[in-house]
Amino acid sequence: MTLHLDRVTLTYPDGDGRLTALDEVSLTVPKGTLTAVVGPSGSGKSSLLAVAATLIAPDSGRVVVDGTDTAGLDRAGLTALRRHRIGIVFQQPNLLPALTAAEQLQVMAHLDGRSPRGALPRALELLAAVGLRDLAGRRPHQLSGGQRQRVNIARALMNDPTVLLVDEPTSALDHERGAAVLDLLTTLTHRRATATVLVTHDRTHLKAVDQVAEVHDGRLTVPAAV
Ligand SMILES: Nc1ncnc2c1ncn2[C@@H]1O[C@H](COP(=O)(O)OP(=O)(O)OP(=O)(O)O)[C@@H](O)[C@H]1O
Repeated sequence: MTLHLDRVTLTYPDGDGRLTALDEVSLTVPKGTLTAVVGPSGSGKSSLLAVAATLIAPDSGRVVVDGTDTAGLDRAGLTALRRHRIGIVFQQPNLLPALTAAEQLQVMAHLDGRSPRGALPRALELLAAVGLRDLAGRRPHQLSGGQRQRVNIARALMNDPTVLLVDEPTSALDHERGAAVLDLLTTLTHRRATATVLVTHDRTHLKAVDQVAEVHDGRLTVPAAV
């Protein structure tokens, strides 16, 4: 099992009390499979992603990434885990305006203390994998919304993560482009053997995913195969 949440509970301060955002949530995402997490606004989807990304520690329960129980890691250990094992695709691409598509990816190597020049072949290979090899020299303003989202996905794969966490990747795209991005995520998940979690409001593209988990009021219903 590559990503495992075991009875994870997360609360936030709420006036004098606490609001339970995740209530004993358990979820297993095996390598090479894609799980969609669906649910209404405010149900806890982003909280689930943040806990899986180790950006927020749960009040109780375990988050296990690639066999490592994250509770046992200090701050440096968590940073290393996030950098090497976890790829995160945020809803907004957050690309740096001055950099080309290839450079957006090379920055990831630079942040990891490696040479950006040495990382160029991998950056180009990943841009090819998302169908953008010919646009590697373009800056964000020269790309469409769907193309920027593809750069975002390629960037998340730069350090070869075992867990890929994706937040609402299709929300800014029309139906056709949304379907194409979901197809791409499915292909990359299978080819690169990532354990992928995709948070989405949009149930129209769910046919291709391996499991669908539903969240309501912080509770996750047992995933059903589709
Ligand atoms: N930092 C915070 N402090 C307090 N309450 C929060 C915080 N973040 C989220 N919440 C609350 O926790 C609950 C779950 O929020 P979460 O963002 O995980 O839902 P969501 O399913 O991702 O919603 P959406 O689909 O609208 O993005 C909501 O009731 C929300 O108001």
